[in-house]
Amino acid sequence: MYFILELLKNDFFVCFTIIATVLYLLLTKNHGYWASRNVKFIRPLPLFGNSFSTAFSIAPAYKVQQEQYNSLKGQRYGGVWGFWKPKLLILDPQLIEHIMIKDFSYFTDREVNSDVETDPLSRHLVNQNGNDWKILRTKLTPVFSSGKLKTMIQQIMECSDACVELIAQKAAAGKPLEVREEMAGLTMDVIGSCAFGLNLNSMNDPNSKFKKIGKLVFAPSRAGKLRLAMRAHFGFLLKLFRWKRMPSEFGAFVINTVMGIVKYREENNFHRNDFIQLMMELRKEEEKQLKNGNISKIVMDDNTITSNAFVFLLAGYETTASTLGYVLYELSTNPEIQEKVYKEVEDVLKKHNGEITWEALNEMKYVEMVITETLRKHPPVIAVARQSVRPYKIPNSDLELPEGSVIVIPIYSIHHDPRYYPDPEKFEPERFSEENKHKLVKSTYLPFGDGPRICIGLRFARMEMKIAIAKLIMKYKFSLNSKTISPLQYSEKTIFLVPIGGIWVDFIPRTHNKDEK
Ligand code: HEM
Repeated sequence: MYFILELLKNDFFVCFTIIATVLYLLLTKNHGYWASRNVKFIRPLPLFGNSFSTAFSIAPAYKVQQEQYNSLKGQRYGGVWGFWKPKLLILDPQLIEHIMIKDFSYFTDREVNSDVETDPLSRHLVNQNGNDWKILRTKLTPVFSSGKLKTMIQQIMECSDACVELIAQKAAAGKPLEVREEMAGLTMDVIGSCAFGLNLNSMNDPNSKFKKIGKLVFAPSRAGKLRLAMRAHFGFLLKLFRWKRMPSEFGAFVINTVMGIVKYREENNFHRNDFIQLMMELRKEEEKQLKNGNISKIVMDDNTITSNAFVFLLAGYETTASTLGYVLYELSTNPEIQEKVYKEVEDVLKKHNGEITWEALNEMKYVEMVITETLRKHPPVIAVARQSVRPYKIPNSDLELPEGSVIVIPIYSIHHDPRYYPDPEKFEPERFSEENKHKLVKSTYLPFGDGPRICIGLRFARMEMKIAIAKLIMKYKFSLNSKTISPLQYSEKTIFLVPIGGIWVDFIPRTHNKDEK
């Protein structure tokens, strides 16, 4: 003690050096992690690992991913650090297939950064892990079955009709429209209707509270992104400071809205074709089983119903809006593809008396290919992660991962790897045609993830997008307005692919489609 006091008195510089050295050693403690396992790695920074430029919005996340992917080329996997936590980036599609599908039992979990105790809206499918996730996923899977989705077509059509009408009013002024914003209005109304049974009319309401909630998560903001990174890597602070995913005011709004809907329906025996109704029916079934002694507790309690309605909103709103925005961008810049889409929709609708039905949607094969290629080129979620629940030996290697290891699948980079998609920047729906499908390499198409934890809403999203495209293309020709920065450049302020300056499209009314509905 005496020695330390003397040192402090006499030699500030020595003290500073000792403290700095101890700090440095602490902050770089993990930096030998991958080298000691013979894994090629991307050199990390003290404390920030390889997260500095994304956390502080210096470079777009997809670009950072591309740099890491390219410098690890030739490897099946490589080491990176999310702040101080070592993570394994997987480049080899066969290994991706192992992790996401074949050896899924080792990788059932996601790295979760919410605390179910302090955050009442966090008990949902995206956050749940282990057996809790399995039980919830099994219960919610039938909610997205073809039978249930079919019953929602009418609601989606009504929202799409309102969108077409609104675009007609706006386009009449001869001005271009920012399509991501327009499509965000549409997808929010669709999710409002199909998840909550509400007529949100957010396309007409710039102050829609639901839209504000969606934007809290997805809109570009440096602070928001830093908060996200902090949440992901300093989870213990969540508990300590009782941090919630969103301001309490919004949380209370979502809880009150959902609980109000549930109470009204229970009291008035009111039914509607939407996700809340389906979850209420699951609860009723559980209550029966509880009475009969077949189960010991209710899974679909108020908290679980609210959290999942909320996650359908978060997961289904921006992803779908963003994809529709990119579809309109690609169709505007590729007029021959646009014409082919128009012809297909026109032909299919003629066969079905102008009605958009489940069967008609299934016949729109080229529209499907266009959506598939859009999601390949512009995946809204650029990476997914898994966490091992027990030790795992990477097949055909000596690498043994301990329990709790985090695996990252770089979706964007795989989708843009010319070995799997030649000329990757070219928009080419034919890659996914019946004749060409067999050339695709397994586990290289991942916009919805893969395996048992694949996006539960993917068929809902595809149906919604097909309806919107069919409705819009029967009314308008799309042309890219010069206000759009093309080729697109992406914002560094968000982890999602958000084009700087937006996507501006001129909507030119078609004049020869009087028979269409
Ligand atoms: C174009 C639209 C969409 C895209 C690109 C997309 C993408 C994704 C991705 C990449 C995942 C992670 C999968 C994994 O880890 O393997 C995911 C999970 C999820 N998505 Fe989507 N999604 C979309 C639309 C939707 C919609 C419309 C809903 C609900 C209505 C939804 C609900 C969910 C849920 C609940 C999960 C978590 C599944 C689980 O962990 O079991 N998504 N999505």
